[in-house]
Amino acid sequence: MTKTLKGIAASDGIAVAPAYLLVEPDLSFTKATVSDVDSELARYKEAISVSTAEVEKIRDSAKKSLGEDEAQVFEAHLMILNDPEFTGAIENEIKEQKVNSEAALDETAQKFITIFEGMTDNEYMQQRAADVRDVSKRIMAHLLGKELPNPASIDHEVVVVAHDLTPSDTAQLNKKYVKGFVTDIGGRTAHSAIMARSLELPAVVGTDSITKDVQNGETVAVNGLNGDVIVDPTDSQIADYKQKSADFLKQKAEWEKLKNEPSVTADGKKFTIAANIGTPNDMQGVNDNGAEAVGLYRTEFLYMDSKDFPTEDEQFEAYKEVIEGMHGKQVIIRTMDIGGDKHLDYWDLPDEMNPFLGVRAIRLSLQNEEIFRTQLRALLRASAYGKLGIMFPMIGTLGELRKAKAILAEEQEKLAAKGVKMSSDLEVGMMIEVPAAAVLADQLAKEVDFFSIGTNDLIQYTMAADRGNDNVSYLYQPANPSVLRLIKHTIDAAHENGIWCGMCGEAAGDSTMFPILLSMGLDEYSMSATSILRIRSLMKKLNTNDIKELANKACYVSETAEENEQLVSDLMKKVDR
Ligand SMILES: C=C(OP(=O)(O)O)C(=O)O
Ligand SMILES: [Mg+2]
Repeated sequence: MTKTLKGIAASDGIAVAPAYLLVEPDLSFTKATVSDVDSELARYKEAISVSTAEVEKIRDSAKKSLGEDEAQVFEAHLMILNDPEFTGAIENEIKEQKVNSEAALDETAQKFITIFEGMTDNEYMQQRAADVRDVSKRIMAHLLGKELPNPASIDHEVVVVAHDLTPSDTAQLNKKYVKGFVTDIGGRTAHSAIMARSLELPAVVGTDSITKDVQNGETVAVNGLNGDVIVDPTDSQIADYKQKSADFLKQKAEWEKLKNEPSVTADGKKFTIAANIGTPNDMQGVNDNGAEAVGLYRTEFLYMDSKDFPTEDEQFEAYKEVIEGMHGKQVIIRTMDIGGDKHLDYWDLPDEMNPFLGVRAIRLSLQNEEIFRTQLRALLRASAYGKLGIMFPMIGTLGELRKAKAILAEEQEKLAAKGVKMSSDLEVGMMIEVPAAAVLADQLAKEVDFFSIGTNDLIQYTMAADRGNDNVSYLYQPANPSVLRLIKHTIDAAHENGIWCGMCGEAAGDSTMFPILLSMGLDEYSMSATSILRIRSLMKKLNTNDIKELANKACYVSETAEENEQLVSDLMKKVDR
């Protein structure tokens, strides 16, 4: 039956396709004794053999659609399925304890997982615990007659439906077949949403109930522009979505004409519109959309997509590829921002009550200096290949900034002593995403070459509203005067101290925020590549003389975010007339 859901528009575009539910089935079972051991063993062996065939199929399609590296994990799964130590132990359990296969599997898998996880001095073996968990899940699903989702083996057009998508789930999606996605939870700045924008996939997040409202294979229509999702749409609704999609593509074609144009206002003032990227693979989108710089390279994805810490050389190659790909235009690379909602399977960090207020980003780097130093060396070596800016995330105090800079200077000296080639005009900057840093921006500005405002976090910390929690999304207000005052103070402090100020949070590419930021004199706007041409077109329409008063009004006269949204909407009516 047709049903419309309202979510958060997370990535532009329209898609209509059958749903692919990326939802894990309930794998609970009841332990039982068996009288006919032989037929139980036969049932168990059948589950192993269908699981093996399935993993081989997934591996082959992952190799084709995603590449050798992404397919590696399935080789590890096959090794476990073929390992007599593992499969034999389950058989013995069935024979000796006369228990059903489910119980024998669960018991044995737990034993292996405990052993592997206990090998704290051998990270490689520790990671095998995750593989055993995955493989056991698959065998269990077959024993219980349930189906596990396999995103890497999708081979027809679908809209992926999930409770939430982790960055690694998102990385497994093949753009050729995945036409969009819809989730129960998450906000516009959740990492799954950010990935969707870099993949240029229409996405709606935070619908609350999509996984319950749609069946596998049922048609879903996704409007990533306004957050609407229709389950089982009528023919006329499908026609309407197709029309909307055509209109969107037409608008995109108009914007595309600006690809090689500079970013200038109606009165000829020049600013920089840059792109945010997560991996070197995003460079295609950066160049296709005419970015004038890379304003944020989130290096944590390099760590998240690896099975172990990326080596200095692996990092160097990735950074160099991006720097060279920009042909002399600036690239700002941010040191890793692990922690918060970003985890590494191979780095067992203590659980925290409040991960977003815990050991995250620069805090983690400063507590694990060797890992930090490796990254800095890779960055310094890559700096020789173009125009690099190194940026520290989550700086909250002058002390943290000074410590990070001192470590960087030490590595720079050591490399110089070895005669390693490095850039002579490297810039060192920091993100302003902790309210304390925004308040002290006048002091911090004296010690860096640039600021980049991270509104995704600055808003969540200022408003005390989790950026991914739908229940407090009403408080997540980019245009709230409190947030705007912090932004304005930061920009003014930067300019008073002769440094430039950019923004790499999602607000930089938000059409409502943009006129206010332009009025504040923000120098650089870094956003998902797919937003660049829309913002360039908007910039072209605005005259800085006409919006001189907007910043002050938005910060000091308005009392609410809604008033500011109205101010911009009134302004745009005049501009578009
Ligand atoms: C750009 C930002 O960083 P991230 O989204 O990676 O936390 C931000 O906080 O605005
Ligand atoms: Mg941040």
